[in-house]
Parts: sequence; structure tokens; C-alpha cells
Amino acid sequence: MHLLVTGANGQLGQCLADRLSKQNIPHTLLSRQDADINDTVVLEKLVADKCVTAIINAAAYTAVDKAESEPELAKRVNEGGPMALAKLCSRFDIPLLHVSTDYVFDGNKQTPYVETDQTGPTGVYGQTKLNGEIAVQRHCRKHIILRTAWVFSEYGNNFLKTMLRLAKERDTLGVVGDQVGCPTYAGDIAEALISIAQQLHKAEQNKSGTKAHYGVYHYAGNEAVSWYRFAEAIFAVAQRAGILVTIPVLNEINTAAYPTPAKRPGYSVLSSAKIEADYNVRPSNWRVACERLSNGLLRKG
Ligand SMILES: NC(=O)C1=CN([C@@H]2O[C@H](COP(=O)(O)OP(=O)(O)OC[C@H]3O[C@@H](n4cnc5c(N)ncnc54)[C@H](OP(=O)(O)O)[C@@H]3O)[C@@H](O)[C@H]2O)C=CC1
Ligand SMILES: Cc1cn([C@H]2C[C@H](O)[C@@H](COP(=O)(O)OP(=O)(O)O[C@H]3O[C@@H](C)C(=O)[C@@H](O)[C@H]3O)O2)c(=O)[nH]c1=O
Repeated sequence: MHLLVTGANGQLGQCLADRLSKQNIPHTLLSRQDADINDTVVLEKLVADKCVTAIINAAAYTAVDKAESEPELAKRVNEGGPMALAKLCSRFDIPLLHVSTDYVFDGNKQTPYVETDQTGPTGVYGQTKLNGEIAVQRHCRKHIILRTAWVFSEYGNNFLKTMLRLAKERDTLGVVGDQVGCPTYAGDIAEALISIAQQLHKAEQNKSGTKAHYGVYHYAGNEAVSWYRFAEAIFAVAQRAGILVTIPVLNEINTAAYPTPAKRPGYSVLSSAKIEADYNVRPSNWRVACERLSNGLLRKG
């Protein structure tokens, strides 16, 4: 097995890199500086030279609000990139594990979204991610599209790190309470992807008892909360761990009181039941991950 990971400098990419190294799984990491995911010549040579057995695409344009004013760039990365990778994987007959988002949904449901639910993005980011999914489905039969949500980690930019930074700068914070979703630790997503890649590899080699299931999967946190409740949990854990001495007064506000260029879904809770059934992968326990980060990796930062 040899995995090619794109988006290696992103938060998911770095969590993948940590775990692949730790588990001694042969892999090649590709950051934007190494190659653009649209650069098929470079990618094709790499896949051939390294005998890559699957690609994990963790590269994306993830600036939700900025995407509203940069739709062409978002489209190039989130649609063009996955399409190029899907065609490449198809040519080499290897699986593509592509990561997508809860923002492909409109948020009008009131029970957890399953994989067959109607999509309906509310902004440019979600629309380009949905178009990326469609391109992957169209051009590569051996695909896993893993939709995840509200990703946080010790790396990069994410809501947890924003809250910890703002807590040091402000006495009062307003956070929206009418958008509900499932926080997901990037390290858990990385482990889920690696496990799926391993199971697919075994199935490809016809090892008994392992079946290759391709298609769309949801993978997210085990407990749904609003951003407000997520912030509350982050502050509580950070204070217990001694990262924050004082915490700001946290006010629950509604979406109208926090205007943003992109409209976000009001409810984007994902059901992780299908991935658990097909791949025996448990949803992310985000509270435990917050605790571990606060007591370990975030102390360094
Ligand atoms: N963050 C979140 O809350 C969520 C993320 N997701 C999805 O999870 C996946 C991983 O997200 P996350 O790790 O948070 O994202 P990040 O923004 O942290 O990382 C994305 C990486 O992609 C790289 N990249 C951007 N454009 C290109 C390009 N044209 N060619 C090659 N690399 C490129 C970026 O490079 P550079 O570092 O140089 O900018 C960056 O390192 C994405 O598919 C995202 O849509 C889904 C749900 C929630
Ligand atoms: C910083 C801040 C944000 N908010 C709100 C704005 C928004 O509605 C919500 C989340 O804000 P952020 O901009 O950090 O998160 P956002 O960029 O919307 O996060 C999304 O990223 C993409 C990549 C995804 O795929 C999604 O799953 C999701 O994780 O919190 C407040 O209410 N108060 C604040 O002080």
C-alpha cells in the first residue's frame, strides 16, 4: 500500500501525515507548494513512480466567506481539482478518497442528514464542494466521498483556535446559537480515512472477509451542538486545563446578529451510521478530543 495525500499542509493533511508516519504506512505528502492538484502531469508521474495505491484528497479551498467574492478560485480548487484527481485515479484504476462537507446541505431538515438526502448548498463554498463530489462520482468508479463537518485540530485555522484567541483578546463574545452541527476532530477523520484505505486495499487484494464499499459517507462528531454550545465547551475545557485563566462572557446570539457574506445552513447534523456499519469506524468523540488537545498539543501553541 502507498497513499498519496494532497493538501498536506492543511489541518486534515497534517493529521494524516502524523498518523501515517506513526503507523509506518508508506505514503507521499503533497502540499500546494509541491504541486497544484490540477497539475495532472506532476501528479501522474508521482502516481506511476511511487506505485500509489490510493489518493486521499485533503486539499480544498475552505474560506467559506471569502469564496463568495472568489468563486472562480473556489471552483478551480473544489471542482476542477477533484475532477482531475478522479480522472487520474480512474486511469490507474486506484481508489480516490475525497473529503467533502456538511455545507452541501441547505440546513432545513430537523433530523440528522443521511447520505441519500437532497443536497442544496447555501453558498459558493458548499456549491463548489457539491460540484466536486459530482465530478468525482462521474469520473472515478472507485471513490469514497467522505462528508465531514466543523473540523478542528491543533493545526491551521479552525473555530476552536479562533475561540481560544478571542478569549485572550475580549471580555465579551457573541456566538450564534441557531446553527447546529457536529464538531469533528481532524485526527479522527484522518484515522477513519486510513482505516478505509486499508480495508479497500485488502479488498482489492481479495483478502477474505473484506468487501470494498464505494460511495458517499458521512463522518462527523458524535454529538450535535450549536456554535454557541461548542464555544462554551471549548472554554470550559480550556479553563480546566489551565490554558485560559479567565473566560469571556459568552452571549448566545442569532445568525441575524452575526452577518457574514456566506449564508450557512441552520442545521447540518450528519448521521455517521452508514460508515460505522460498512467500515466499523466510530464517530468522532469531539469532547474527548478537545480535552486531549487542551491537556496536550495546544499547550505548546
Ligand atoms: N475545515 C472545516 O471545518 C471543514 C473542512 N471540510 C473539508 O475537509 C477537507 C480538509 O479541510 P481542512 O484540512 O480543514 O482544510 P485546510 O484549509 O486546513 O487545508 C486545505 C489545504 O489545501 C491546500 N490547497 C488549496 N488549494 C490547493 C490547490 N490548488 N492545490 C493543492 N493544494 C491546495 C491548502 O494549501 P495552503 O496551505 O497553501 O493554503 C491547504 O493546505 C477539505 O476538503 C474541506 O472542504 C469539511 C467540513 C469542515
Ligand atoms: C468568530 C465567530 C464566529 N461566529 C459564527 C460565524 C459562523 O456562523 C459560525 C462558525 O464560524 P467560522 O467562520 O469559524 O466557521 P465556518 O468557516 O463556517 O466553518 C465551516 O468551515 C467549512 C470549511 C466547512 O466545511 C464547515 O463544516 C464548517 O466547519 O460561528 C460567531 O457567532 N461569533 C464569533 O465570534
